[in-house]
Amino acid sequence: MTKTIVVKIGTSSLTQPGTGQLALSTIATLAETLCYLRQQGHRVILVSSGAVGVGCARLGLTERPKAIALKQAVAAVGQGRLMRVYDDLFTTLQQPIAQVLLTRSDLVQRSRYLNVYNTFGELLGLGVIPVVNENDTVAVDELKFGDNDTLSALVASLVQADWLFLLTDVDRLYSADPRSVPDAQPIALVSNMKELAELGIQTGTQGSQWGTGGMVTKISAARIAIAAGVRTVITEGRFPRNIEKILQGEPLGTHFQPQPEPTSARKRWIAYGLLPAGKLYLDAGAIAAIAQAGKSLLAAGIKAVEGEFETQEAVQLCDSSGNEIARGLVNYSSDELQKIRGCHSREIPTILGYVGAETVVHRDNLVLT
Ligand SMILES: Nc1ncnc2c1ncn2[C@@H]1O[C@H](COP(=O)(O)OP(=O)(O)O)[C@@H](O)[C@H]1O
Ligand SMILES: N[C@@H](CCC(=O)OP(=O)(O)O)C(=O)O
Repeated sequence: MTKTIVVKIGTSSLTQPGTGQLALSTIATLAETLCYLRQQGHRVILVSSGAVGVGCARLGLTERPKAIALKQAVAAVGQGRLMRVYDDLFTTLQQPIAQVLLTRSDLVQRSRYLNVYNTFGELLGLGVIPVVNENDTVAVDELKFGDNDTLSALVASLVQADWLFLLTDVDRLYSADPRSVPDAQPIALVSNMKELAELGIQTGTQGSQWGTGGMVTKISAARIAIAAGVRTVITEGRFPRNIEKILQGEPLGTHFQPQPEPTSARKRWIAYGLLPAGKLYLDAGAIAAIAQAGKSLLAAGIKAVEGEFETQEAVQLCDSSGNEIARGLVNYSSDELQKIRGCHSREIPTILGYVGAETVVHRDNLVLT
């Protein structure tokens, strides 16, 4: 049966540790593997990091730049090199590819989100393998995905993929970073995110020398993907053929089981596509109402408002310590909410001088995170 498969490969797998030069044999095997999947009739998307790493190697820089403008310049050098290598390899195998560079704003704005969706649909329909990366050269800080793990999960969610493979330089997730904790325990299956929280995995915050987010970003990517019904696997990039083996049922890598009832596309866009513009701090009653009873958020349950936002922008709904419980689209601006927070809905017309919506966030526009 035709499956949609998104494969994300990180800088740590695409480049040689130390020199930062391209790991050509890995990339060639990856190209062969993806072509094999295409021949099996599957729809395949590759999310490839490496623009910054390859740009550094090309320019003789010995470490990943931190200054944003330099990083953007280096990515512009590396992205072209990277695509050249991919195109040579895939062309040798008679497989057309396409470059798709995205920024977060492409997914924030609904019309652009649908445009991206349509483009992927056409490319996959044409039998092309899209090669996706963040458009590092134009993305400004607040509109960056920041890491390609998140980008790959959003792409997998957008195209309603069956599988997301996160290829990295470790063979799977461990109870702690195996580089610093040699007896860390391997984890084969994560049935749900609650179970993962109970395992108390230590992830550190650092990636490898050239990578960005380490395991933290892979786990949050898995959370986004499984909510969209995408089975997610963390496995080793040095052996791309493992993808075929995993699809045949071999127990390799760490598997994250998809949620049985995926969240709708619109709610996924609210939860993960949009950038929240503020925070609403809720009391215990409001938290129970939205989290357990599936109700809308009313002004009465809001204790504090943070940030400046307009009507219909996305906000985080938090407990009193600031832990996010849900996200949603607000029916009132931050200025209005400062006036009506803690008030009963029937008082709103008197306070604001006009009749507004009964709810602050309607349950149709509210997603538990
Ligand atoms: N609990 C953990 N299990 C496995 N690896 C971990 C863990 N915590 C941190 N890591 C580190 O994450 C690194 C992979 O992240 P990163 O370098 O960002 O990869 P990539 O470039 O593939 O995105 C591994 O090299 C490993 O040292
Ligand atoms: N867009 C950046 C990749 C950022 C990133 O997430 O890198 P990695 O942790 O290696 O997957 C680049 O192409 O260098």
